[in-house]
Amino acid sequence: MHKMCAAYHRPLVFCGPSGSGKSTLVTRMMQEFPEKFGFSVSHTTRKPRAGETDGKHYHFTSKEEMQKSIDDGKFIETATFSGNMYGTSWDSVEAVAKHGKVCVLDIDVQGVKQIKKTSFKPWYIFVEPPSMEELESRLRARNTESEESLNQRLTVAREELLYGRSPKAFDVIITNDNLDHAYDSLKAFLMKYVFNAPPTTNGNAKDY
Ligand SMILES: Nc1ncnc2c1ncn2[C@@H]1O[C@H](COP(=O)(O)OP(=O)(O)OP(=O)(O)O)[C@@H](O)[C@H]1O
Repeated sequence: MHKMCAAYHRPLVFCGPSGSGKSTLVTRMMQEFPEKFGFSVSHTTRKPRAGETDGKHYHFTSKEEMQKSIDDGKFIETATFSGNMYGTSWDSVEAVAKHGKVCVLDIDVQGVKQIKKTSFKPWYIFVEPPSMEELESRLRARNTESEESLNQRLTVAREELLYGRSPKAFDVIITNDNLDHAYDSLKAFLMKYVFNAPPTTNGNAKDY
């Protein structure tokens, strides 16, 4: 079993349909509190893109190496997209904690379900759009998706919303209607559970 060996704050897992506004809210949070939060660096078997640095944007690895690490229990969650493996390792989360920062993760519903089977105990934050119509119009306005990808995202979004709203799935649900209101709700949660909570010290990932 994986052991954490110092005092750590519980990480934050942000989840929610594509286009619900996770990146927007997290970017704002990071800008307001740059010293408090840090992203963990994921692993991937995809090839680096121009401008991407190993160890900064991702830990680039091979399928064989990644599979071995998964078998050795080194990952909290993994996923495969377009034939490439992605994952969050225990070490990458611990690296953020060692800098005294609260680790921030952006994970899809499948990943959240995996994490819940481990001893990792983050805060689960679900970001939902005010409606499916609004989600579609924001995704269209973002202009990053083809029609096919947009429709796929909307289909997945319907299922994710069902899970997100199911009892006890998340510690808090932030409805991203008006951005300022959504950010205020996020901050209220952070103030209550993150900023005013002492780190735990018994060294077990189960309890931190
Ligand atoms: N409250 C809001 N009102 C209007 N537009 C918003 C609001 N929040 C976010 N947006 C816009 O909606 C789009 C989707 O937001 P964002 O990219 O943050 O979503 P995401 O959940 O991170 O998506 P993905 O999972 O695909 O990365 C962006 O263009 C963003 O500027």
